[in-house]
Amino acid sequence: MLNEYKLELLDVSKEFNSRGETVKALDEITMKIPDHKFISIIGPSGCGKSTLFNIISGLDQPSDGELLIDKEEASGTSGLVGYMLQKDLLLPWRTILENVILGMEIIGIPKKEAKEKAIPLLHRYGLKGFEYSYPSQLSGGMRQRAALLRTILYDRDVILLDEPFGALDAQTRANMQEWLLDLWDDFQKTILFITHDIDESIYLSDEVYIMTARPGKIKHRLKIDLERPRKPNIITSKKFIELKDEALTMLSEEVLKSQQMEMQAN
Ligand SMILES: Nc1ncnc2c1ncn2[C@@H]1O[C@H](COP(=O)(O)OP(=O)(O)OP(=O)(O)O)[C@@H](O)[C@H]1O
Repeated sequence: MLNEYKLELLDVSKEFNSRGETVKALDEITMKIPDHKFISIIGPSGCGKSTLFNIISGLDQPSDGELLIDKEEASGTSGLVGYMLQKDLLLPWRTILENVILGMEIIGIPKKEAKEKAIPLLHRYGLKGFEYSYPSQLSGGMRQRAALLRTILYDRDVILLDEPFGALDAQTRANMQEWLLDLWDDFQKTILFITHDIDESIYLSDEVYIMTARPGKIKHRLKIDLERPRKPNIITSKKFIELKDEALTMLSEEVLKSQQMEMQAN
């Protein structure tokens, strides 16, 4: 029987001990993610989104609860998912091609074979002519594309993207959203995507999880029943605006709480 869920977090909590104080970052997070879905996570600053990704990627361990990938316990096991941070982290001394094949090299694919696999993808995804350039010679959008291709070619079913477009200008960001949806469609991955941008989360996703102020809990799961393929003008549709309104109301309550907490701490 096919697994119902690719990824499950069951009552995952996380506490940090910092300078004698205990900080509860996550509080009983439960998420059940089916295969091949595009899921976004939004929440106020400091609500634990990156902590959640660190736990899913195995870089950190939950204090409590379970993480299952393909129904197998996966807490603390790294290498099971692809993880891309906001900063592209391309190695400046490697060409774009050499950067893109890094994930494949890590999983033991010979360099020549990795390059043969990567070159057509660089062509297809808008990096033709830049294979032998260095990261410093590329625009921010192109570097993010190279970093995303590297993550995809690491060839894990689940990909975590932590605010990959946060630093890009609005037009580049819109182009990158189209590009990412193409990539997701072609490679059939399960994507978890952190963003601070409500429009972006609705435009890209099948579901948007809204988190509370710290300690991060799941406040609401918003199902995005907009048809695919998504067209840019969908953001003016009645349905999109209703979804945005719902997300905005939920999120602004939590942003307010988070700001109040910050003021009390200062
Ligand atoms: N290693 C750590 N030790 C102590 N506290 C930590 C550690 N990592 C995170 N925290 C705390 O846990 C909380 C959640 O942090 P996290 O970075 O996961 O939030 P975030 O939602 O990703 O924030 P942002 O949106 O600003 O990136 C914060 O209060 C943070 O200070």
